[in-house]
Amino acid sequence: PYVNTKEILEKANKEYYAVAALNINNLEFLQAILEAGIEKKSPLIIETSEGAIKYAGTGDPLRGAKFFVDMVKGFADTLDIPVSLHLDHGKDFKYIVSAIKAGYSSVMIDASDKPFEENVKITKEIVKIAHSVGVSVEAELGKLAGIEDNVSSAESVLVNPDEAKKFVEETQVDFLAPAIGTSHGAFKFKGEAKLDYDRLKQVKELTGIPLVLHGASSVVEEIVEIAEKYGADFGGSKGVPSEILKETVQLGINKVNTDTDLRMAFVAGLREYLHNNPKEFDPRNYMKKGKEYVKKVVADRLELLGSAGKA
Ligand SMILES: O=C(COP(=O)(O)O)N(O)CCCOP(=O)(O)O
Ligand SMILES: [Zn+2]
Repeated sequence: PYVNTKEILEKANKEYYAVAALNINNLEFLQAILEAGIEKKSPLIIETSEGAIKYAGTGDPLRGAKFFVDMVKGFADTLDIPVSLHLDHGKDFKYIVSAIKAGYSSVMIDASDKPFEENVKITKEIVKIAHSVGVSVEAELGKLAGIEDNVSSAESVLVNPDEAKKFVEETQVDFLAPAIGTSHGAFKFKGEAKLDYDRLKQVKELTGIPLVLHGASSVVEEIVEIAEKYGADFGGSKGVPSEILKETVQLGINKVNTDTDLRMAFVAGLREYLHNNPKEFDPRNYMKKGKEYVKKVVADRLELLGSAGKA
């Protein structure tokens, strides 16, 4: 069924596992993700950035938001696993309100690039609107480094746990994304992968609410190998290793944002299929391999995060 993200995350918080929040921009990634969730009997959070809504709605926020609600709700209402739809990195008021109006389960207000007091003020505004119609809210404290279209910041500023406690009390957000050293995209670490576990532990103790890890893709080795075999150049790519991801779940992360791993899996399958089937031009065929690899990456992640069997 189509449910509220808060319901999914409160259960995860109580039982100390995490739920994958999987970014989509089209039908094919949704199909692959849902197949993995059904196979693993796992709750799923489907999420779209403002860029995805712009892409699907060809520039009209409400048209794009409605497109995703109709598609995701249409599938979810026929399934036994709980599925929610979340607006990822909401920054533009028009997009946030369009998502709420269209029927999204939850929205992120990302004012993490603003000074603390301003982040509080903006977040309180969105919480008031969203909560008035039963929509839950995510916010971010601290800054992610790294770049991914329209989601980037120059330096990575880690979360201040005391600020996090104050922020949650003043804003009443439902879940919080503390910056602990990750970044968006496929090039997260120059040297050794390292996250600030102490800060994460303190934020959990001080707030007690479901926590979100952004920039949580692992950059899966087998996928990189396949993609590069068929012409991709992913040199220098490095994500969050599985054992580090597992540690963050033990320390209180309950929502794990994953986009890059899905993108790399899809393009690896697409390259492989097109290389091996030069005569093919039916999109229902040539996207099969890409969907297969997305499904595999998602299924493995659901096991890793401990949400498999929790539907
Ligand atoms: O945290 C993540 C993804 O992290 P990842 O890159 O490690 O998968 N996200 O919020 C996804 C951000 C996607 O934004 P856009 O559609 O504008 O490119
Ligand atoms: Zn993010």
